Amino acid sequence: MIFKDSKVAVIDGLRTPFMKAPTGKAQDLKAYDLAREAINNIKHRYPFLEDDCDLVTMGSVIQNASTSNIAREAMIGAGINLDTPAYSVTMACISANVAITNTANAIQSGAAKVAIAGGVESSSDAPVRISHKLKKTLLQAQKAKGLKGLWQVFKDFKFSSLAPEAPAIAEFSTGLTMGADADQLAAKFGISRIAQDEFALRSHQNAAAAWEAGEFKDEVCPLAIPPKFTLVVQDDTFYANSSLEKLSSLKPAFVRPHGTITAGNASPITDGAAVSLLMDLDEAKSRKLKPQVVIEGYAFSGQNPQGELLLGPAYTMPKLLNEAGLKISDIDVFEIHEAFAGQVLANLAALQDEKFCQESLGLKSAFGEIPMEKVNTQGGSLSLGHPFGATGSRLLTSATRRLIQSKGKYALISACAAGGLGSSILLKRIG
Ligand SMILES: CC(=O)SCCNC(=O)CCNC(=O)[C@H](O)C(C)(C)COP(=O)(O)OP(=O)(O)OC[C@H]1O[C@@H](n2cnc3c(N)ncnc32)[C@H](O)[C@@H]1OP(=O)(O)O
Repeated sequence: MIFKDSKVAVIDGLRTPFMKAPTGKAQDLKAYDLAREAINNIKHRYPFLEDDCDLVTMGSVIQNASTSNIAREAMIGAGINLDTPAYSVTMACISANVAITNTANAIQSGAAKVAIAGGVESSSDAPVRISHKLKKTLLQAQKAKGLKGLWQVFKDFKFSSLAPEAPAIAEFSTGLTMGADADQLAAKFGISRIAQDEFALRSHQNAAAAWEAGEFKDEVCPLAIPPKFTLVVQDDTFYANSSLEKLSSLKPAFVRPHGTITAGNASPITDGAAVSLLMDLDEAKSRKLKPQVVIEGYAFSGQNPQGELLLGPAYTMPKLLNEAGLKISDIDVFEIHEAFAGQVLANLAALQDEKFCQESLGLKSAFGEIPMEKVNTQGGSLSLGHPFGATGSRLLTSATRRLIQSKGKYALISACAAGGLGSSILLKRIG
């Protein structure tokens, strides 16, 4: 979908620090706290949002049952006027992407002029479920009559059913973890362990350098964590002193003993929230906000989770660029979600693979090589972390900043997601 004369201005974006989960700094916070803080910060930066916000949308993957519409609860908590509608979306790791594109549609169609779109994830607050057997037994016990009835319910109950079901990052339809799937994908496209470790090292070095250079000073807002209101000011997900030696010493995390994906070349489990402020272009100008970037269009895809689970970028980048009439060389900035180093490299390899491009994308020849010097130059999900529902908003903020800095014309954001889903969003600099 390419907007004709896009009116969707990307005004700003910010996020909480991204923090390792589930036993990290944010372990006592809920997704609600993180989302509220992100919205609160953007409201402080643009005080008119308190009364003049037409829509709030948030993506999230792991939901806390008491805040299933987290966008609404978080905006109420942040003091946005109660007459602002708010809804939450889930589309696995591209949940914020769909919050952003839905909001872009609302602005382009005139349904909204000023909107907050973003996402949040707290893996620390992941629901731990009781076993199905225990749940069934408890429900039957409620209906049991007398001691005899209770005995009938509990007589075959096994103590092993008391064990909770640990949450797993696994694909429902295949049963494979994301890591195991990415391992297979990397093998399929011949991505070596050393190539993955080198890419991971690059991500950590880029993130450390970007933090050092102050790139995130406007983007990452300090977070005060109760009870002592300990201030977290930086992501704790990146290794400034990583090395190939250390990375190559790490054992396979998912496929043992011969897998290539390790803790070092996988994105860490992360808590965090991010929001983007989107606005109608004329509205932004009338508020003297000097918009510099618009959302030009977007594409989503769905592939077979069996074998093509994490190939979303390979499907959506050509789809979107072809629709926009653009080539790889027209893009100045690429922000590609780094679920795993092997997954990013497999997607880039797929785009250079003539057979894949012909058979799977219906192209005449290979789509082409994406120049690495334009990809994730200020870090990516491997190093900055990946709070599933929030990453899309971080990608938008990074891509917007890098596009303005580079004085280029176009930026392309792309991400894969569980379910065999993919997303790409095209940005254009107008300022
Ligand atoms: C579409 C999508 O996005 S799909 C992706 C969805 N996300 C996922 O599936 C999450 C994938 N990641 C994970 O599951 C986890 O991060 C894992 C299992 C890979 C690793 O978890 P953990 O074992 O807890 O990792 P942990 O952070 O403790 O690191 C293990 C070791 O590696 C080291 N390490 C990790 N990364 C690096 C690095 N970049 N440089 C140097 N050392 C590193 C750590 O210091 C630690 O070393 P130690 O044992 O000597 O202390």
